[in-house]
Amino acid sequence: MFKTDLREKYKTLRSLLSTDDIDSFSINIANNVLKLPVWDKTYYHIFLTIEEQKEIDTSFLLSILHGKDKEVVISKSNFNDYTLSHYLLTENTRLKKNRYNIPEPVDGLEVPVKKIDVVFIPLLAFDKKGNRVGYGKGFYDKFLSECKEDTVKIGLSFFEPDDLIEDTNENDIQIDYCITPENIYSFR
Ligand SMILES: Nc1nc2c(c(=O)[nH]1)N(C=O)[C@@H](CNc1ccc(C(=O)N[C@@H](CCC(=O)O)C(=O)O)cc1)CN2
Ligand SMILES: Nc1ncnc2c1ncn2[C@@H]1O[C@H](COP(=O)(O)OP(=O)(O)OP(=O)(O)O)[C@@H](O)[C@H]1O
Repeated sequence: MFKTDLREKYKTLRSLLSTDDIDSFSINIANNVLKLPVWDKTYYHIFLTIEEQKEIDTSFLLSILHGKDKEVVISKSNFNDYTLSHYLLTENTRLKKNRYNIPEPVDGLEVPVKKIDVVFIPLLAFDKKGNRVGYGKGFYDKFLSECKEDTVKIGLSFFEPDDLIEDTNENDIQIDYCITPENIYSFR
């Protein structure tokens, strides 16, 4: 399928999820992340949930990262050029929702992109080869292209993979793993 159709398909599937589905799927995803061989790193980038879009609730994963004493990094989105800037999430970080309902840090310590070891990526869809589809603004394509060569890219998805994203291009960066409530996919 093409990216445009995949976005429609998975936005619709997501809209049908109940709050209970979102909770239990998000907990299963967090528990599956624990089984990945990625726990020897320092800086973990995570996305903060857009509840209004019925995204994965990353608070469970966040608790795991805090429990393991990891440095947690979150982003501010610039919708003029579709770039992200990255900040350390600490107990003092004040968060405010932007106009897309993404919770963002108000201020804080900026983290250079090259420090980030692991990135958890919000997906609308992925395929059996490790290609991904997001909202189509290129935020993550740009962000991932700036990361270190060995940064581990982990997609999180409520749904299982589609067969093939047909219209991938040279900017698309594949994910190394994808976690769903039921499965762990490795594309490395
Ligand atoms: N939690 C979270 N944070 C994230 C992302 C994400 O997908 N999830 N992003 C991942 O890239 C970036 C933000 N990208 C976004 C792009 C579009 C919309 C959005 O609300 N789009 C509307 C309207 C689209 C339009 O009018 O064109 C929509 O899809 O309904 C939100 C976030 C960075 N931070
Ligand atoms: N490294 C990059 N530098 C500049 N522009 C880029 C880069 N990567 C992708 N883009 C631009 O971003 C736009 C969106 O790309 P694409 O359709 O692949 O969306 P996507 O992968 O779903 O988006 P996202 O990265 O936001 O999840 C395209 O117009 C593309 O030209």
